[in-house]
Amino acid sequence: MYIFIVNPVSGNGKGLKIWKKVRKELDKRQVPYRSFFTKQAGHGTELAKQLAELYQEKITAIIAVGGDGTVHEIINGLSKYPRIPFSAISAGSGNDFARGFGLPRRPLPALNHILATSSSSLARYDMGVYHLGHKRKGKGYFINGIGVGFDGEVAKYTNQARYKKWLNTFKLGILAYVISALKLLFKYRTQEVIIRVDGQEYTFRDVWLVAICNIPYYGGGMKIIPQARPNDGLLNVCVVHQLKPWQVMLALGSVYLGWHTRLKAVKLIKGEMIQVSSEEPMTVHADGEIIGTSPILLTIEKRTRTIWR
Ligand SMILES: Nc1ncnc2c1ncn2[C@@H]1O[C@H](COP(=O)(O)OP(=O)(O)OP(=O)(O)O)[C@@H](O)[C@H]1O
Repeated sequence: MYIFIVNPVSGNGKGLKIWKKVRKELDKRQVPYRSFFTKQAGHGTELAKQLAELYQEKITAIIAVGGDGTVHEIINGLSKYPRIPFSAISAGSGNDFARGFGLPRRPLPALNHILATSSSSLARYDMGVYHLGHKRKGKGYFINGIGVGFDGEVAKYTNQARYKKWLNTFKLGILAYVISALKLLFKYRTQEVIIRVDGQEYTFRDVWLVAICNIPYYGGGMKIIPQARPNDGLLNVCVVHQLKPWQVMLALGSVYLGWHTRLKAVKLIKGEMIQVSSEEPMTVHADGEIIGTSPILLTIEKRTRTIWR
């Protein structure tokens, strides 16, 4: 049995519209499935956990119908059930999960792909683990990536912005992140950041952002770490520092092509255990969802999450 967890409000209501199309196709093909709607923020995690406990072996796959936030919540709910296959039908504004895992981004091709996939094409991928705060109490998982600093602020601002909804209506949701970035560019205060990667300490001055990624993309198609692979057992770190706001603005465009990595101001590091700290706490997002502020410790669970792709 396939289980669909639908976020009806993702992509400003795109979730519901896409689900109706998907449901029609499932009924037409007489595919056995059950579907559940998320009722508020955080509900995706609860639903996934309860459904996994209840149905366990009977589940062919749990499929998110939503954006990266919905994927993030479900992945967290399934953290104790890594063998239950997971996939997604994109209905958000960013949809980086589909990009990073090579899934079709249009709903019916994505559904066809899922229904045509046999269990032999199931594969195991790395899961990122985060611990927030000095006491490392706030634990959670991420599948795409973590953003600390400027892009944490951008995610926070975008998730609250009215123009995100408006742009989603015109299928221009990814523009929302660019608009927020431009709005915050001249207000953001950079600071010194200490990053420890597998015991080695690096100090960076005037840091804009630290991205720690499992896949190349974030922020709706920005190729922030082109060489990130979700099954290499490593976390990829990208530090952007010592740039003037106008230089960040120029660099922003090049991130979609991954060309920013050629800049001296961009430092890439790989490792299994990453710590990020600074004097002033920095806003942190995980898969685009705001999870709190730094300091943050990140580790990796190698090839544990089964993805149906
Ligand atoms: N019924 C609901 N009412 C309000 N919010 C909800 C509901 N169900 C889920 N949510 C919240 O909706 C938020 C947005 O979901 P999601 O990220 O999937 O869509 P998006 O923001 O449009 O896409 P993306 O993250 O790809 O930009 C999530 O933070 C989730 O917690």
